[in-house]
Amino acid sequence: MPSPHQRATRREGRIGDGVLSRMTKAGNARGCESRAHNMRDLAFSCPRPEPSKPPEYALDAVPLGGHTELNARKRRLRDDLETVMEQTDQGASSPGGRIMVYVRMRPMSRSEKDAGARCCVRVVNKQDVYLAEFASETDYLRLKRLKGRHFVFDAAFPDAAGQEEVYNVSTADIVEGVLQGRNGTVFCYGATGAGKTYTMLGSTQNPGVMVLALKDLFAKLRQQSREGDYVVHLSYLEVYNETVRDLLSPGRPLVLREDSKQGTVAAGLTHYRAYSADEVMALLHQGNQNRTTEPTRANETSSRSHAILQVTVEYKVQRDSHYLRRTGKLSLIDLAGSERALATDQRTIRSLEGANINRSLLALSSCINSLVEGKRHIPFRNSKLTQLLKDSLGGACQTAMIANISPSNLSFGETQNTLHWADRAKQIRTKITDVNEEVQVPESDSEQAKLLLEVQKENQQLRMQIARLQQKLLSIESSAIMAARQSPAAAAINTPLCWTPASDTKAIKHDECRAVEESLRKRIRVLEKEKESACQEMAVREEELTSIISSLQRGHSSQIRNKDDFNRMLYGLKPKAQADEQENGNNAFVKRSAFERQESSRSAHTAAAGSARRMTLGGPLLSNSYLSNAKSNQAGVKRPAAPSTPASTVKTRRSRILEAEENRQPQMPQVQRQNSGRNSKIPIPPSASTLPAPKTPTGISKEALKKRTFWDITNANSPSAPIGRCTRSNSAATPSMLLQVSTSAII
Ligand SMILES: Nc1ncnc2c1ncn2[C@@H]1O[C@H](COP(=O)(O)OP(=O)(O)OP(=O)(O)O)[C@@H](O)[C@H]1O
Repeated sequence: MPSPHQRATRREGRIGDGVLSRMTKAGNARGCESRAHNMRDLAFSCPRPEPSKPPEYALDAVPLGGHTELNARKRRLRDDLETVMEQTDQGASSPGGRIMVYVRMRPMSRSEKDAGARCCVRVVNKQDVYLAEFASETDYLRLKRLKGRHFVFDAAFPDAAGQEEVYNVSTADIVEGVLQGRNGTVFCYGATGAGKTYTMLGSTQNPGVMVLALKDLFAKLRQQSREGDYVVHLSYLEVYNETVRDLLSPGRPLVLREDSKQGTVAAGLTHYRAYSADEVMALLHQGNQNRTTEPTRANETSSRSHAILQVTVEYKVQRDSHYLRRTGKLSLIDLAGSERALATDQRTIRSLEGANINRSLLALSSCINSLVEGKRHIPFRNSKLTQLLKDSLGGACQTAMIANISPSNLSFGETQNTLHWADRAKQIRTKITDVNEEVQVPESDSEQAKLLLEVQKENQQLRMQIARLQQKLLSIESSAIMAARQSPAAAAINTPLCWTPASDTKAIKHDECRAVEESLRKRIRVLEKEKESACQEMAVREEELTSIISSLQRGHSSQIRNKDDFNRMLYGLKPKAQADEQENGNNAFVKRSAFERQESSRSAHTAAAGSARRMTLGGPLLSNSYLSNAKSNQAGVKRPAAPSTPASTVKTRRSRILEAEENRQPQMPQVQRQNSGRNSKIPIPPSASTLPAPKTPTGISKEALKKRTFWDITNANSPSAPIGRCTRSNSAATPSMLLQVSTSAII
């Protein structure tokens, strides 16, 4: 017995034959114009000829003369057309070639009967649907006369048709295709209350296509594949008021995304793994509970949303010596029904829902139109529904459309509309579906055991690696905590060392690290400031020290000069009798002076070196006592000297020497002492004219004494060489010379 599908194909074949016979009859009588018209009709479903290579039967190429030649060309043309028709029939019957369209008429409802409605639809031969406003069941002749209201579908189910029959005819092949590794879609289309939900879901006693398909799927999976070799995933969503919602775990609206492999997918949609048909039924029931249904005047349980159930099947089957891994997806869609605005009794939410439903169905209609007309651009993005149906309508998919209609003449307009779009949808061609199938290399027992060992070994290594990484992480975390605790900024944090969840611990560590970093930065800033201020202070101190050293040197030079003057005055006034003694004394004085100069120069050097060393080391600079001593020395103020400082030592010695000198010069006039200025201990020699001629005890005259040179004096009594690099020359060495030598030695 031929299947409805084959019957539909034959029916189309008959239509094709009719066209062909009409064309044959046309022949020469109608001429070229008539043939051109028929050719255009056929070109709708036939591949167009290449423009660069016109076929032989192209009208421009047909010569007007020659009856025999014309007949031969006609024969060839007929052969070509028959070939094309055969190809078309094959295309219609091949899976994925075009959308299969079925019509199901529901029984007249009690309310319709009560309203006095009459049947306006007649289903004949399980394929033909006749629509008449007042059609009588027995008035076949009248029905046939109703032109334009006769539709032919792949199958048409009368009101008496049961759920099983509908499933077997419309969906069973698609489920088989899914098990072969293809994608399949079945969707119900029609006006509100036409019986879509009944067809898809049914009732407990009469389960619908969804339930029967899932039962069939699991039964066939068990037949074809071993237990555990297949995986079934289930998702169930609805499109309500242009928002996509998950029916298995309701929550926020989902966003549709384009995926290169899976097509249009709802991001975040729950995919449940189902192990049995009963489990699937439970999930389906749960999803339907969440679905938006409201009572309207047209239908007490009207679906206000489009519901899409998707079942993905992955399974492994053995074929001879190898395995095949197949993946298929079945989409079962229950659309919301189109409705007239006045059909609903509520004007607020219901009318908004109705408007959205109509809008999305209109978008579906325009997509069907574009697909039928072969347009390049199909407006799938006009609504969420068409986005989700993109693969089913225009992709590599076996698709079946079940158009639900009401028999009532009260719904004549809706029924006519549904039949019109169903008729259009027949012409939609989908892509030939590729089988999602992978051939797997056969696995022997020994190979499987080897593989198992390898996997176990890899698992062991991975576990060890994880343990190592965890240990490393713990040590890093603990060091971070310790660092954070030691830092001053972390004192405020004071994190307890107790176990916290991984995310919390990470957050705490992060905070601690940041606190440590911040405190270190602060410390660096403080140190830099300290460094800058220390450098400035050092520069100031250096300047001070330089000025002190230079003033000390000046003071020292002036002291030496004073001493020189004093010496000259001394030698110029002493009598000859005391010269020897004076010489000795002079020698001693010279020695003392040299020693004193040495001491003072050493002290100056020591002070300079000390200050330089202190400056170099960056430690505390010269102590205040030292500086004050140096300043007082410079000012000539005698202060109690610290025994440890070299300057005070020099001062003490110097003062002792000067005191001794002063004691030895009682004859120095008091005036001179008073005029000595700040160096009161060092007498300033008066000029020769102002001073009285001194009396020498030995009676040596002043001139005679003057004739004696300094060299004679020093050389006579002192065996030691004079300080400095002084050699005897023709000219006599004077104390000023000695002073110059000793000064150069100091400097
Ligand atoms: N083939 C059928 N046999 C028996 N009763 C049916 C059949 N089809 C539909 N019905 C009944 O008709 C009523 C409306 O059907 P259904 O709810 O399926 O319509 P619908 O097209 O889904 O409407 P809506 O689009 O508003 O959801 C229901 O009470 C249902 O039981």
